[in-house]
Amino acid sequence: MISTDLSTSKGGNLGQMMLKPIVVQVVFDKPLAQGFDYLWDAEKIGKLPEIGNLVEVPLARSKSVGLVIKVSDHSDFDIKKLKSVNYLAPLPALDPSMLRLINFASQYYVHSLGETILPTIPQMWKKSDEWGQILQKIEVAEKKKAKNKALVTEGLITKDRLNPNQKEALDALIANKEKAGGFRAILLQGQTGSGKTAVFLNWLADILEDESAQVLLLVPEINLTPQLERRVNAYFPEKKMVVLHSGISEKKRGIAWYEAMTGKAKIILGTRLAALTSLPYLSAIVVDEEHDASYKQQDGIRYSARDLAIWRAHDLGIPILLSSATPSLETWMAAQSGRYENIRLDQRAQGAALPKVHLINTRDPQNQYSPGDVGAPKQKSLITKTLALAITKNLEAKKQSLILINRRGFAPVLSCNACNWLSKCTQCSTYTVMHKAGSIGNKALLNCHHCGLVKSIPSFCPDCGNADLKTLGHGTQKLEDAIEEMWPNASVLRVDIDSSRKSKGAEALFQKIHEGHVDIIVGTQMIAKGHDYQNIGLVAVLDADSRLYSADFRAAERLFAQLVQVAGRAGRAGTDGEDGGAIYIETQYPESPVYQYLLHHDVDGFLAFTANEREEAKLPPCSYQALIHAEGKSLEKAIQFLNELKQFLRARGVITKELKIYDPVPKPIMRVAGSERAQLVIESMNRKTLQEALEVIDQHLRHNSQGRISKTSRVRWLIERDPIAI
Ligand SMILES: Nc1ncnc2c1ncn2[C@@H]1O[C@H](COP(=O)(O)OP(=O)(O)OP(=O)(O)O)[C@@H](O)[C@H]1O
Ligand SMILES: [Zn+2]
Repeated sequence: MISTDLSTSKGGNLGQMMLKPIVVQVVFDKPLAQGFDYLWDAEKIGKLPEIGNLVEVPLARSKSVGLVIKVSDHSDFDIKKLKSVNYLAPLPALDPSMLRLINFASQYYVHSLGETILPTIPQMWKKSDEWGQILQKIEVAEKKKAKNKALVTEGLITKDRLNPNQKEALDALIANKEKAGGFRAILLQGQTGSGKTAVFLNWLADILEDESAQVLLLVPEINLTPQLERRVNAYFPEKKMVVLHSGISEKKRGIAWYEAMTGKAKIILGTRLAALTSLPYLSAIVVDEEHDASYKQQDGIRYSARDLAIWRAHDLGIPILLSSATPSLETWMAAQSGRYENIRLDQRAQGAALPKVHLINTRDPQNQYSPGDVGAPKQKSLITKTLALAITKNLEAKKQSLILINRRGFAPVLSCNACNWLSKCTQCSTYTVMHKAGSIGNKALLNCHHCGLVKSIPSFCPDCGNADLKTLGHGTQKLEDAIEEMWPNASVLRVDIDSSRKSKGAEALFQKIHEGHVDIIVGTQMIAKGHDYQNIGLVAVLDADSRLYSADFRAAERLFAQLVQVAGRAGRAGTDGEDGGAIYIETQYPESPVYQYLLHHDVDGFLAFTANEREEAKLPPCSYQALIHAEGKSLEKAIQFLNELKQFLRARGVITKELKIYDPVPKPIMRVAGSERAQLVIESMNRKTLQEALEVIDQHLRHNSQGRISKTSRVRWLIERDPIAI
């Protein structure tokens, strides 16, 4: 807990305070249950300490930057032996509401306070040797930036240009303000391209009329920030906006964070990491594409930025708007039950129809090429005849086609025709993926997407010496080749991490698409989300089935959302009644519920169906889960570690009717980079029961570990709350 024993942590009487020692407790980015105490020499530092100050202190034989979480006049340790704080960062203390947030996050996600907050502070502020000149440097950079600000009007749709649906939504948002006051959670649910962005930007305009107000606008991916950034700039040319995500330079991020936490920046646009920024005048939050899995941090403290944002809004008594065409089941159920307001936009902004859905049954010979067909590809291709004809028609109509395949590289595995050798990764329980020359290195290579291992392609089978090696399966590069061969006159662009690394980032690739220089786009999920394309007539999904059946109970929910989202990239600019483009899905299982609900654009139907399933199976969001991850030299050790934990919990009486603990199992990808991994699922219908169990587990494991590595078995462990993949 963050606390202070002084009547006030701020502005106390310096003279009076000097009579007693001043002790501060400081936390670091380490899995320590507690912080360390230091003496505060107010005369030397020139200020009294405040909770939320960033300081440099001696730690072990070195020095470290940490956060003050307690100010007091005594210590449980011998005061004479305490070391002193070296320096205070030239920053205001973090806002008290921010401290409440990290306090909550630290308890909820069972991580130390230091581990929760310090990773969110930009490196620039953790290098104390730069503190001396940091503010001058920022001033210079700010002046330079202010000069370069160009006026843009992209995507600006003012209040009076909103269509009647949007107006109604905006009116509801603004009118309910008086009614609800304080905290409100609102789901803005609307078809893809229905103009949700325009609605929430106009809503923020209302909030930003208060000069000091700050608003936080969260987006799931870096790739989505440039387009939204331009739109926000168009709406609020006078307001200072900062962008916070991991893709900007450390210096830029350091300055942006400073402007946000000092209240100078009024609009904070960022990815999940921005959700943990101190914002003293925070007045409203928007979570765009709230269903997106990217809001969940996947290493260290595995928090959900969306969930923390909701907690924060509640704590501050401010509104939070969750926007999506495909809400997560959690959010949708909360809106259905009336816990959240539900505001809907059920028509596309300019009146275009929704894209027509075509399910191509790949088992039906009519959809496939027969030998001798005109235009049949030379190599076996993923593109069916039915899809090829549709693409040709779309090209003729001068529209762009978007083809999604969720696998980068040329082919997911290389194999030997004679002995069935497969290109396994030596460090992981996966295969190395074949990449074409020019994608990772100059030569064609084998690359493991889990550990990064890179190997040259053998000329002969390493097992039997046979020279006849062939690729199995398809990745974006193979598909790109096939398309170039089938439509030699079309300009084809591949969009995946590899191609964006080679160009000037993904933004340059998206720019090419927007400028209309591309006819066919082949890409991974990177192309599926939130982009506002203007001329896509056709979307095709080639490997949807691979995600249809999975051990993970959320697989169908994720696939459905992705299909609706990618379909929604088509036909966006169409006006009244105009055709809204089409989506073609190649599948062997056209009858499966995911596809059937999609066929009718029935998002609510699909969610109701899924909610039913989860209720029957008592799975989240109808129950709560946590995972204990374990990884070690061998799978046996990891499993044994988890089994011992389970036995301990049983002996302690933690396992009750209220709390279910499954048996430890290997992870879906069991071995990564030489470590073998297992997991234990813990489940309860009751959040509090789960919380208490996790605290017992954390205490027990910590007691027997150094950091998060077990002293006896050397197994590394981690607790994850609300996992999104099992
Ligand atoms: N009132 C309007 N008049 C004309 N065009 C509009 C209007 N509102 C939105 N648009 C345009 O319609 C397109 C879709 O709008 P927007 O991006 O706001 O939709 P969205 O619902 O946020 O989309 P998605 O969820 O699919 O990302 C944009 O190009 C936008 O400029
Ligand atoms: Zn590997």
